[in-house]
Amino acid sequence: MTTYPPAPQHPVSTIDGVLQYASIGTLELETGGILPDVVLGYETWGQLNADASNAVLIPHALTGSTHVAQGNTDEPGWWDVLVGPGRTLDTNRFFVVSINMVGGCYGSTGPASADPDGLPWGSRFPFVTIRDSVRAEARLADQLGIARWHAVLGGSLGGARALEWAVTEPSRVARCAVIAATAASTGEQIAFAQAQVSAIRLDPDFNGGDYYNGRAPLAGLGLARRIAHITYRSEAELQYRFGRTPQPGEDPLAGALPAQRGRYQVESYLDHQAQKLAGRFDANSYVILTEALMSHDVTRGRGSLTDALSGTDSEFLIAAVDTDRLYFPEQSFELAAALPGEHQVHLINAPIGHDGFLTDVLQLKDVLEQGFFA
Ligand SMILES: CC(=O)SCCNC(=O)CCNC(=O)[C@H](O)C(C)(C)COP(=O)(O)OP(=O)(O)OC[C@H]1O[C@@H](n2cnc3c(N)ncnc32)[C@H](O)[C@@H]1OP(=O)(O)O
Ligand SMILES: N[C@@H](CCO)C(=O)O
Repeated sequence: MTTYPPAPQHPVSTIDGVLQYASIGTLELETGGILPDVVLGYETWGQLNADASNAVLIPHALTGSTHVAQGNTDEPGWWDVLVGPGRTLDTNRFFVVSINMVGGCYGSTGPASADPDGLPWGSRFPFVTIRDSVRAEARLADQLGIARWHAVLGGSLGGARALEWAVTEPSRVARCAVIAATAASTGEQIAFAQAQVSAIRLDPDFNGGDYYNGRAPLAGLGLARRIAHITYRSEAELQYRFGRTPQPGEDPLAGALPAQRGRYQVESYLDHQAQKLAGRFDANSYVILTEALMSHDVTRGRGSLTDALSGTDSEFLIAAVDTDRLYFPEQSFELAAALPGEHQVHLINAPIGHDGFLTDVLQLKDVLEQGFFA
């Protein structure tokens, strides 16, 4: 497990697609706590223009990193199809920024980071909300010289972060794209999230969150990913792709004892997804970011949804994946209807389900190129 101790006061600099760090000081949290010496990990692509009017923020989803695009590195990015020289977000024109959410494990201060005494935060890392993360990111925007984003766009947790940016900092967001995300996490979304968090907390290796000197709770994290991944994929995809087919070389009906039993392909696939995430993510960060998403509600303390959105000064783009069974398209229609002015919902036609916002985002190319990035 890689840990990220707070970096010393790093000057802000810009190298395409390379992780950088910025110290933003003490963060006062929405629920009353404080997080001292906060460092944010971030990546940038392109150059900020003279009047700082070309900056675009792309918040990542739950387990995403800041590596949106390959840039000057060997590692492919997760939205390479959209971001780069000559692409929809043309990095010859736009200055693109992605910031690791506070509490995450891709560069920002999180539970694996050292506290002021040099010990991992672990169980003492405070609860953060999406509003806390927006206020932290606004400080980094200040350091980068960005008073107002040309656009903020993201999917899933990234969409919730984008929307919260537009509502919390209305004068700083000119355009906002909310993809496969809701105005508030629903009862069912909270329920799925709670099952994932419980899987981690119930792993004996979790030790209340203080496991950095011992074994990490990889079984719990893997189980959390299995639960989540099922919600990220449609029933039709799992059936078409795997159905009841046994994993090659295994027989699900091999014998009477559980140990003799082989796996179906879909079981092997989920095992693989679990192992892959457990190899790249910190369980405490998974809990912190998941609970931040559970807290997501742009109306908290702001009246009705219409009231909450009435102060936004952004042009909006709302999109949903037509087969999404976690963030249902109807919820995107509700968000669009509550925004000031008329808004249609752009449907991404992807049989895959929720993850279509990552795999099929090019379906937004035309609407983005004719609007936000004309
Ligand atoms: C360091 C970083 O990775 S940064 C973070 C990058 N990730 C993110 O930003 C998070 C968002 N990204 C994602 O969630 C995903 O990468 C997505 C949605 C874009 C694509 O999902 P994937 O899991 O790659 O796609 P898919 O469902 O096709 O699964 C493919 C994997 O399943 C494996 N697989 C397929 N069938 C089986 C099976 N029967 N048994 C075991 N494994 C299987 C494939 O071998 C492949 O493995 P690999 O990813 O190790 O090459
Ligand atoms: N596959 C995405 C889905 C969450 O929106 C992720 O892991 O972040």
